[in-house]
This record gives sequence, C-alpha cells and structure tokens, in this order.
Amino acid sequence: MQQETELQQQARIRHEVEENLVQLFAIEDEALRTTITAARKAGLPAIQINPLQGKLLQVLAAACNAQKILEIGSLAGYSGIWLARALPPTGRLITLEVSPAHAEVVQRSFEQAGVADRAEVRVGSAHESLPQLVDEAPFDLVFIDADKPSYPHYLDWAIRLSRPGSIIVADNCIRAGQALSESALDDQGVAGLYQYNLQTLKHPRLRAIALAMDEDYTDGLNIAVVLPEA
Ligand SMILES: C[S@@+](CC[C@H](N)C(=O)[O-])C[C@H]1O[C@@H](n2cnc3c(N)ncnc32)[C@H](O)[C@@H]1O
Repeated sequence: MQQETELQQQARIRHEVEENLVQLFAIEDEALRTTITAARKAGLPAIQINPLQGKLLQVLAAACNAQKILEIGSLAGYSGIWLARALPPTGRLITLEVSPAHAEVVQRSFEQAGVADRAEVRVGSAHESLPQLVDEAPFDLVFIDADKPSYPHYLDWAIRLSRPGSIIVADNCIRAGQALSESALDDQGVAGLYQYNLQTLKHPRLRAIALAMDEDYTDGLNIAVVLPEA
C-alpha cells in the first residue's frame, strides 16, 4: 500500500473532523437530504451552504431571539429550511429569489419540510424586492447568499431593515483569501465580496468577523452584529 503524504494526511484529518462535527452538531434529516436531491433533479447547482453553516445560522438566530428572518438568495430552500426551523411557530422567514424555477423548488422544499406555514419565497430580483420590505422590518437576522457583485448594496439594505442587535450573515466572504485583499479586484464578484468585508469593518454600526467554514478552510461566512446608534 502506498504511504500517505503529509498533505494527504492533513486533508484526511480535516475531512474526518468535518464529518465528526456534522454527525455531532448538524446532522441532516430526511427533509434536508430530499431538498438537495430535488435540487439536483431540477438541474440546480450544488451551491447551498453546508450543514455546519446551517447549524451556525440557527445558533445565531437563537442569539438574537429571531422572530423575523430575511434571506437573499434561496436556490432550492436548503438554507431556508435551517433558518425556518430556528423560528418559533409564530415566526416568519422571507426568502428572495430571482429565478421562478428555483422558487418553485423552494416552495416544494418548504412544504415537504413542514415549514411552509412560516417560510415564504418571494420571486424577483432582490434589488426590486428589498425596498418593498420596509413595512415588514425590522428583521432580526438577515442572510445574504445571492449575486456577489451586489453584496455591498444588499448590506446597505440589510442594515436599513435591521434593529440594534440584529445579525447580518453573508456567505462566500473568503473565496480562498481573494475576498480579503485587493489582489483580484478585476473579478466583479470578488470585488463585491471584498467591498462587503470592508464595509462591515468600517461601518460605525457593525461589529464583524469572517470565519472560514468549509472543509478545506477556503471560504466561509461574514457575521456582523448591528450596534445601537451612537
Ligand atoms: C448560492 S445560491 C443560494 C443558496 C441558498 N442560500 C442555500 O444555501 O441553500 C444563490 C441564489 O441567489 C439567486 N439570486 C441571484 N441573483 C439574485 C438577485 N438579484 N435577487 C434574488 N436572488 C438572486 C440565484 O438564483 C440562486 O438561487
């Protein structure tokens, strides 16, 4: 048998740790697994969050006593199910999705997961949907996971639709380090993510951190708490 290299050993250990963490803290039930299968069957890309990120969203929802959650970018409803399950029966999740085909899958996912009573998908570009949410604000938790160039714009709206103590989370804010420096700004997506990270650091009403959360430590979430006005 061939000897494992040091790099292979490190990768194997990371993989085993991730598996153990998921098994202990974030095990997927039938509804979550079915959502992923349904997404593949419908031809949607496999770009949903991972189970540990889903569980972290639930912990953050508990930390801010979330009654109302806003998500930008639904895909097939996988993260939406994690979020909706963090709400009390009277709670509300609104998730914004530009693709009508994706939104159909989301609606079915919410129904089969038993969260359709509290989770609603709104079809249309978030650029148009966000201004229509002013009367439904404040949201206790906002999760941003849509088109990357628009992240800075979505952050402005997230703050506007929040209250002191709300938590704003955005996915893909590391991108193998590219979203943490000026090294790849010719890519509009990376530029949007870098700008987003900077805005969360500079904004006087935010306290933020980015955490690598995937197995190979190359991508993860920006988590920002909305502070009271000075
Ligand atoms: C990364 S996927 C979301 C994954 C999902 N949050 C999950 O983890 O299960 C991004 C989604 O954002 C949607 N999207 C892209 N641009 C959008 C826009 N301007 N408004 C609303 N949704 C958009 C895409 O159609 C896609 O379904």
